[in-house]
Amino acid sequence: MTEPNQLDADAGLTRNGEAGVSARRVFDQARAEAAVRELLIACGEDPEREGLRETPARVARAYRELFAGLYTDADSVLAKTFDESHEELVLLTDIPMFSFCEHHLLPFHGVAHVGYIPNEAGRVTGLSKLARLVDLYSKRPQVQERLTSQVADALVRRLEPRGVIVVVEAEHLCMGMRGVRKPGSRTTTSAVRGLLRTSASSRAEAIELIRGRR
Ligand SMILES: Nc1nc2c(ncn2[C@@H]2O[C@H](COP(=O)(O)OP(=O)(O)OP(=O)(O)O)[C@@H](O)[C@H]2O)c(=O)[nH]1
Ligand SMILES: [Zn+2]
Repeated sequence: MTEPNQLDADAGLTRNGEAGVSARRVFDQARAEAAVRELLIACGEDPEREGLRETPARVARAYRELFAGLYTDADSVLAKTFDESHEELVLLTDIPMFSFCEHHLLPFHGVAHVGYIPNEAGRVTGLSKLARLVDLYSKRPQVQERLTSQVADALVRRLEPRGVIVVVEAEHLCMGMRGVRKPGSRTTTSAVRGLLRTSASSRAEAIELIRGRR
């Protein structure tokens, strides 16, 4: 069993190298409101006009919710595990996912598929925890590749499974609404660990189940 995620008070890093995530981090509502107000002014808007008067407070509250994953320790989601003597694939598909690209703070959204093969003891976790894990890592400023591997690595740490596969399919609004303007283009990322990486037949089974899910 790996050690639980320990927080490094000085560096704000978790022991497993998860950058910038600290359970001590708190959301500063007043600061967020002031920043939104400044942004409106910088854009040439009048934050005192009626329609915008409550906007800084609303936006700050929205960000608090949208970045909720910054304030939770990932391993706590998987704190509860149980032995079910199930040694074959467990796969949760089409988990809705909403995140923010850290480059433009614009949403990217789509679905995640998360699967693992439990270890010899059959250690599993509640199915909802797989979706909670996706939520936790997506509700942060992110890049899709990191989101995908963070979910996989959290499962490796806490369940010590024989294999893990995480696939994320998402559309990035920073590529649709602006910039290169390619709405509808989708990015697929995968993170595969253990047996699902080394065994072609195990991986093929998982991918077939992910592909043929509809
Ligand atoms: N690899 C990766 N890139 C991303 C992700 N989200 C956004 N990006 C990209 O991050 C890049 C940032 O590029 P920059 O050149 O610094 O920013 P920019 O001038 O706004 O780039 P454009 O979007 O091309 O206009 C863009 O190519 C985005 O498409 C992600 O999750 N993963
Ligand atoms: Zn972006």
